[in-house]
Amino acid sequence: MGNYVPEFALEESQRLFFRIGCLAGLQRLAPLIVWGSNTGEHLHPAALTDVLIPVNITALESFKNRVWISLALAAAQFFLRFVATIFRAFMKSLLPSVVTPGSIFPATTRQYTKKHIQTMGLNPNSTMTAVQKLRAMLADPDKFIACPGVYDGFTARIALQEGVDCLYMTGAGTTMSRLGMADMGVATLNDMKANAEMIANLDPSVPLIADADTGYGGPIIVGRTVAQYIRAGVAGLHLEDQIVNKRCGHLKGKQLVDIVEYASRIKAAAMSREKHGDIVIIARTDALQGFGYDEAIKRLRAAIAEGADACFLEGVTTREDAERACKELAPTPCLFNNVPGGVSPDFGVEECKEIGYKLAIFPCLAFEMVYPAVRKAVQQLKTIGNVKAAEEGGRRYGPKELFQVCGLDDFLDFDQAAGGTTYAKMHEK
Ligand SMILES: C[C@](O)(C(=O)O)[C@H](CC(=O)O)C(=O)O
Repeated sequence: MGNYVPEFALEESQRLFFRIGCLAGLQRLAPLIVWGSNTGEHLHPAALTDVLIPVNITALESFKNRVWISLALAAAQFFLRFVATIFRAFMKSLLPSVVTPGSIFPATTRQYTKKHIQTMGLNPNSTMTAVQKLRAMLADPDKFIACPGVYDGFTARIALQEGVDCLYMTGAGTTMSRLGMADMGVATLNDMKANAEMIANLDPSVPLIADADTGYGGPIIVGRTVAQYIRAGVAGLHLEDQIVNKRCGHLKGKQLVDIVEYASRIKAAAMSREKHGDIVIIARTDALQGFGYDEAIKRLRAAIAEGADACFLEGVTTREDAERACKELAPTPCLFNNVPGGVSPDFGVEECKEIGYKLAIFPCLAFEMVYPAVRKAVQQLKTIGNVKAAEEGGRRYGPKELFQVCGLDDFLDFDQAAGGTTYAKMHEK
């Protein structure tokens, strides 16, 4: 006689139901009965067939009722678990999986809520890539895309944490921060691509438009630039018609390649896009300064004909020219470049919308703010021997708070979930 049932796991009353159940030929149901009382997970149906236990016949009277009650309880539990699973799946579906696979810590600073996605004018159930999102925003008649200029991981993280729709990687800021040099065509493809790749992959669900200057050479190099930007996860790039010894578009004396060479740059970019995957090509012309409005528009039209998706009339000096260009180039979307202290008026988002622009970049946003703050801090150190708060009210920022901008909490969670113990103490409040 083999009794393989772990009776020690059962209470007296459960043991009774279980024995009766077996004798009544309900072996298959017995686990359910006991499971209904939350202890049956220890049992296996196979074990039940071997049970031979004396029966207390008087208990048989209430047996049927108890069985049905237990079954009803079990069914209710099943049902509740089922509902909970559906609910969990539904809640999860509100957070679209727009993150590119392969990133270890994607979307570390925030997760999209359905509302956020809707304010971006996108389908909340979508699994769009960054470039698809940028295209969707460009195609949405109600959408204006305002892109804060960032130049490194920290400034990008700050903007991401604020929940922006799109980032802009400034070439001027990249050249100054990575090389410590002025925006004079010093940064190479490798410098620009490395910075863009790092920024684009901090949160691959947020599109990044990156400066690609002149494309860094002839058609072959331009094609390579576009391929590398695509592989880096960049959603959009702008290419201009300055000669390779270029300068910031708001400085004097710019020299340009001719329209045929410019058109071939854009063509090379479009051919590379065809081959390597999608990217939004923004055609920039610097012709306004030296050649006038008509030549600039002619160049932008040539670029559209070669496959450009959007136009960027650099160094626009009047609202009239801006309005005219947006109208004449429609339906191709136009970009405004907000450079305070440069040659263009300081159009904000509302004015850009009135003019007819579809998107605006604010390349100087971060470096213009960092500059006086850091200079002041260094001066304080030199004069008073210490650094005072940058903010009114004396607010200081400790390392932990700053690291949290850069994914500290996600790192700790990840480490803990993977069984790491090195950082356990950092979880303590
Ligand atoms: C947009 C730009 O290409 C940049 O590098 O961000 C610059 C901006 C700047 O130098 O401030 C440009 O307009 O040429």
